[in-house]
Amino acid sequence: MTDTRRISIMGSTGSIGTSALDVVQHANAVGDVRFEVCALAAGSDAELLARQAIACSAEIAIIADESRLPELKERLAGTRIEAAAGDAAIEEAASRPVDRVLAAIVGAAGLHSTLSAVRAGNDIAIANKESIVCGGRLILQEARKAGVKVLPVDSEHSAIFQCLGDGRQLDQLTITASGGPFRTASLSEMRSASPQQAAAHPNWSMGIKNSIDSATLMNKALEFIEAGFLFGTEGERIEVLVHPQSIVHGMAHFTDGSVIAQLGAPDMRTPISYALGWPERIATTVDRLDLGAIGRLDFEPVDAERFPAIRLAREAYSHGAGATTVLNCANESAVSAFIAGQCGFLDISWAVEETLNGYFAGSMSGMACDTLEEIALLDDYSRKVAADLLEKARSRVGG
Ligand SMILES: NC(=O)C1=CN([C@@H]2O[C@H](COP(=O)(O)OP(=O)(O)OC[C@H]3O[C@@H](n4cnc5c(N)ncnc54)[C@H](OP(=O)(O)O)[C@@H]3O)[C@@H](O)[C@H]2O)C=CC1
Ligand SMILES: CC(=O)[C@@H](O)[C@H](O)COP(=O)(O)O
Ligand SMILES: [Mn+2]
Repeated sequence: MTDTRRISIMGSTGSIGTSALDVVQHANAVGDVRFEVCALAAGSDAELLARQAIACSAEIAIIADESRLPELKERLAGTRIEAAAGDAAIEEAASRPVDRVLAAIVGAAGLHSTLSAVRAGNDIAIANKESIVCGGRLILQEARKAGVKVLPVDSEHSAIFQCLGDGRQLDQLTITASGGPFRTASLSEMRSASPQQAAAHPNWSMGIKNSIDSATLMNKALEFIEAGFLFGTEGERIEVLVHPQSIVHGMAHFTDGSVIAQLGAPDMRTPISYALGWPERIATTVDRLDLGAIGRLDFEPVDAERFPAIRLAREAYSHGAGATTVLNCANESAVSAFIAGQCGFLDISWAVEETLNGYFAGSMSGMACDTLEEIALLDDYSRKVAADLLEKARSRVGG
């Protein structure tokens, strides 16, 4: 008998969203698991959103940018697909009953819809790591209350989830980092790197924000915190290891000395299919791993001087949920400035560190961050502080 799953995809027009729709289309074609799509949501790309909604016969398509609603409506005219716009409409759509909501909006902007889905009792396949880094405590608390599962999509966390078994006798977790495009670059090369160079990931095809985070290793910093929240692990028991081939995605170390690793081609369709299909596995068209052809798998420690992000993540995570929110939102602000040509590549981690130091020394330090109000307060504060720091640095050098 075919297992039918009803899903919604928040962030359907992005890298994760389009890979997810590919997984869905293939699964429906081969009949492993049948997916029915309830809601698709996007930021501003009304054209792609409408095409996707028509292709998968979604029930509703929602665009965050309200000015694009007329275009969305026009493109969906003559279909039975509902069109809506705005953040509140996305939250409402995320709460419609489904078996799984794929949270694939980029940035802390995804937090509200994820929370809305959880509160409505929908299981979550979570790609949107920033919402966990900012609102991990709140999301997991609400998930426990509502009895919903939070299934990891991020490749490293999916790997660990696949390796954990019942989680007993766990000693340590490892998340791997490709090292990004500047793994072997000098500090002076990194100082003058352009957004285009920073976004050129050696192994993965991803949205620009995640790609630039990979280049600073801030992606791994966010993932370190994400692993801490998702698996309830202390920072001391999470290792970050550079692995340039991106074949081993994560490992679980057990007290008897066994280490279980998950391997796969660097293609997000595998972890997406695992989270959407769990506890079943769904067939995908991902390239089969040929270790003979790959030949070798290398591992090396993180260079803390060129990549301070991991140290910052350890400090923030040990300080508490407020600090992880500050780290994330300062980073979002600095990455936007870097993409806009308003700061240099190394300024991203510098601005995050300075914003964190200001927070540690200030009156908001130690905030629990288990309400949306507190998260919003720190989100706003950190973005402003990081943007001001970068603005001042720019005017000092006359840029
Ligand atoms: N790409 C990857 O391989 C991986 C990504 N992730 C995480 O998954 C998330 C998505 O990443 P990725 O797919 O690369 O990102 P993309 O930038 O490719 O896509 C982002 C998606 O979010 C939508 N969006 C942006 N802002 C808003 C908003 N305010 N409200 C509603 N929708 C919005 C975009 O819509 P529009 O197209 O209209 O702008 C798009 O659908 C991120 O949190 C990332 O860290 C995790 C692991 C791997
Ligand atoms: C695909 C995925 O999960 C990304 O988050 C990946 O981890 C990025 O590669 P880096 O290891 O370079 O950060
Ligand atoms: Mn990842």
